[in-house]
Amino acid sequence: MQSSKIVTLNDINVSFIKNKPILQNLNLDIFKGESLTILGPGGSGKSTLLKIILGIIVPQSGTIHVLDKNLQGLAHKDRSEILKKVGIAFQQGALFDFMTVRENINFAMENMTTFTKNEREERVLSFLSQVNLNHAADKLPSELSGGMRRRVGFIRALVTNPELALLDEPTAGLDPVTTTIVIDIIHRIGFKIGTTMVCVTSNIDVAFRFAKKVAILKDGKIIGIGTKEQLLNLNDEWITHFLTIRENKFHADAELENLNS
Ligand SMILES: Nc1ncnc2c1ncn2[C@@H]1O[C@H](COP(=O)(O)OP(=O)(O)OP(=O)(O)O)[C@@H](O)[C@H]1O
Repeated sequence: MQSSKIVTLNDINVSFIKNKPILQNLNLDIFKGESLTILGPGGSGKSTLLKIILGIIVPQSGTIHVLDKNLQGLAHKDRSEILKKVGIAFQQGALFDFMTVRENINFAMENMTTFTKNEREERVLSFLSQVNLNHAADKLPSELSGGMRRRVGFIRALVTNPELALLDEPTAGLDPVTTTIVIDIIHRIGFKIGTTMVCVTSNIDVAFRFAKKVAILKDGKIIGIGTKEQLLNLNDEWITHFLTIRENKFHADAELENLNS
C-alpha cells in the first residue's frame, strides 16, 4: 500500500535570471514517515528546492503541496500554521548567537508549539541529554565546537515534534567520525518522534548513510530516485559516474601508487 504524501512538488520552474533556470519542470513526492536525501553537486539547486517547500521562494510556475495544503493558495497566517509543523536545520546550525543553548531551543517551542513552560523546560533537558549536551544548556553558541552547534541545531529543529524535518547539509565541515555520529543521532531522535526527514547534501557517503532513498538533482532536475542499486541500474552515464567517482579516484590513486613503486 502506498503511504500518504507529505510534500508534492509538481512541475516546478524557478529562475532568478531570465533564461537561466535553477529548477526545471521538477516533480517530487515525499511520503509520510520516510527518510529521503536530495543529492547533487554544488549549485544544482538543492537549497532552492528546500526554500520552495518552505514558501521562502515562489516558483515562476508549478504547484507545492505541503501537509495536504496548496502552499500558494494560503493566506500568510495559514501558511505559518503549516510551517509550524516543519523543523528546519540550515547549514552551520544557524543558532541565535545572543541566546544560550537553552534559550535557542526554548525559542523554537515557544513560537511553534503549545507546550507549557514546564513541558518546554523538561524537553530542553531531555533532548540535550540525548545528544550528550546537558552540560551545554547555559552556554552561548560561540562557546561550542562546530559539531556541538550542529547537534543543538538538530535539537532545535526536532524538539517541536515536527511532521517534517528539512536538513540542509547537516554535516558540512565536520570530520568523518563526527559526521557518522551526527547522522546516527538525527536518525535516533527522528525515528523516536516519527518525523519525515529530508536531507540535502553534495556528499555521496552522507547521502546514503542518511537514507536508503536518494533523489539525484542535476541542473535543477531530478534525474533519478531510489536506492543506490536502483540508481546504478538506471544505466545513466552521469549518475553512474557521479556515484562511483570516488571509487574511480580510489582506483586511479592505487594505479598511481603502483606506477610510483
Ligand atoms: N536568490 C538568488 N538569486 C540569484 N541566484 C541565486 C539565488 N539563490 C540561488 N541562486 C543560484 O541558484 C543556483 C542554485 O543555488 P542553490 O543554493 O540552490 O544550489 P545548491 O545545490 O544548494 O548549492 P550548494 O551545494 O553549493 O549549497 C546557484 O547558481 C546560485 O548561485
